[in-house]
This record gives sequence, C-alpha cells and structure tokens, in this order.
Amino acid sequence: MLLILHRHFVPNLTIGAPVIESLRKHTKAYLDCHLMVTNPLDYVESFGRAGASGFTFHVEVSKDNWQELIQRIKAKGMRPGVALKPGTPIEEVYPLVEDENPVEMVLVMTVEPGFGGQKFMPEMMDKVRTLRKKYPSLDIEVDGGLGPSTIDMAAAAGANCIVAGSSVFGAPEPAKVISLLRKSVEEAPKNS
Ligand SMILES: O=C(CO)[C@@H](O)[C@H](O)COP(=O)(O)O
Repeated sequence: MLLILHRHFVPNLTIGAPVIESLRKHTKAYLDCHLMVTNPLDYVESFGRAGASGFTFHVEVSKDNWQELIQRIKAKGMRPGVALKPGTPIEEVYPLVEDENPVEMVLVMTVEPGFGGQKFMPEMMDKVRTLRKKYPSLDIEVDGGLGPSTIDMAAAAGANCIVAGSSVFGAPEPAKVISLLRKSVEEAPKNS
C-alpha cells in the first residue's frame, strides 16, 4: 500500500502520520510512504512511530543530509528510498545507492509530482533501464500514469514496484487491474 505526503515540495497536501497510525491498527500491510516535502528529516520520527514501513524522500531536497536521513530512517525500523523528479538526472541517486549505508529503493517519477491522473512519461524509462542494468537487485519503483496501457513498458525497462492510482481506483474491478499489473512485472523480459 502506498501512502503519500505532499507538502511544500508540491502544491498539494494529502495525508500524514495520523492516517498511517490509524491504518496500522487494522493492517500488517507494507505501508510505503513517499514524502514529497522539502524537509523529510522532520517527519522520520513521526512516520516511524506511526508504523510506516518504507520512507522515501526526494534527492532534490536532501543533497546535504541524505546520509543522516538514511541512518535515521533505518534506526526507526523503516526501509529508506530515494525519489527523483522527471528533470533530475539519474546520476544524482548513484551515491545514495552505492553508499556503505545505502537506500533500498529508487523511485523514478514518471509524472511531475503533485497530482494523480497525469500522463505517463515514457522517456523516463531510460532512467529505469540504466538503473536496472547497473543495480540488478535494486527495488525500482515507478509512479505516475501507470495502468494497463503503460505497465508493460515500465516492467520491461526493469521496474518492479508499481504505484497506480487512477487506473486502480477508477476501475470497475480494481482487483483485476492489480492482478494485471503484477503479472506484467512478474513476466516481463528485463532490459528489452
Ligand atoms: O501523486 C502522484 C504524483 O504526485 C501520482 O502519481 C499518484 O501517486 C499516482 O496517481 P496516478 O498517476 O496513477 O493517477
């Protein structure tokens, strides 16, 4: 399950730690939290306490403190991830993946962060392919415009974690869309 906190970094506010705390009382599901905020360090403590499983911060706002962020996220029992916006070069995440205390997931945004329902950017697949070739066992997530018509492209490029909003919640049978997305990832020929 993916939960998103938008604040400052993007012009939209969604959900925060209290929602995670409420959900955690009812589920053992992996709660994957993507914090589109300019000050992620300020949220590590509360998200950890609330029961978040993954904590993904943006590389664009963490140039000076990503090592401290990773260390604090892990200390709170969460998996650290780093996200990058469409305009950010993929090279910017390499140091975070190659550090002796690395992030455990890279999230390649396939839309400009901020709002659901946008059009998937196929040109972001170059970033996914590059990452998959360089780091064969890394978790690579894609977010934005994923659904039945775009999943095969993302899966073939090497993405293995899929964020899908509109295509699932807007479907008459959401479970069928989820199965289709999962099947595509499981069966994809990598790096085609
Ligand atoms: O929130 C964002 C981007 O900030 C969205 O990308 C959602 O996370 C996914 O929504 P869809 O694109 O699947 O509607």
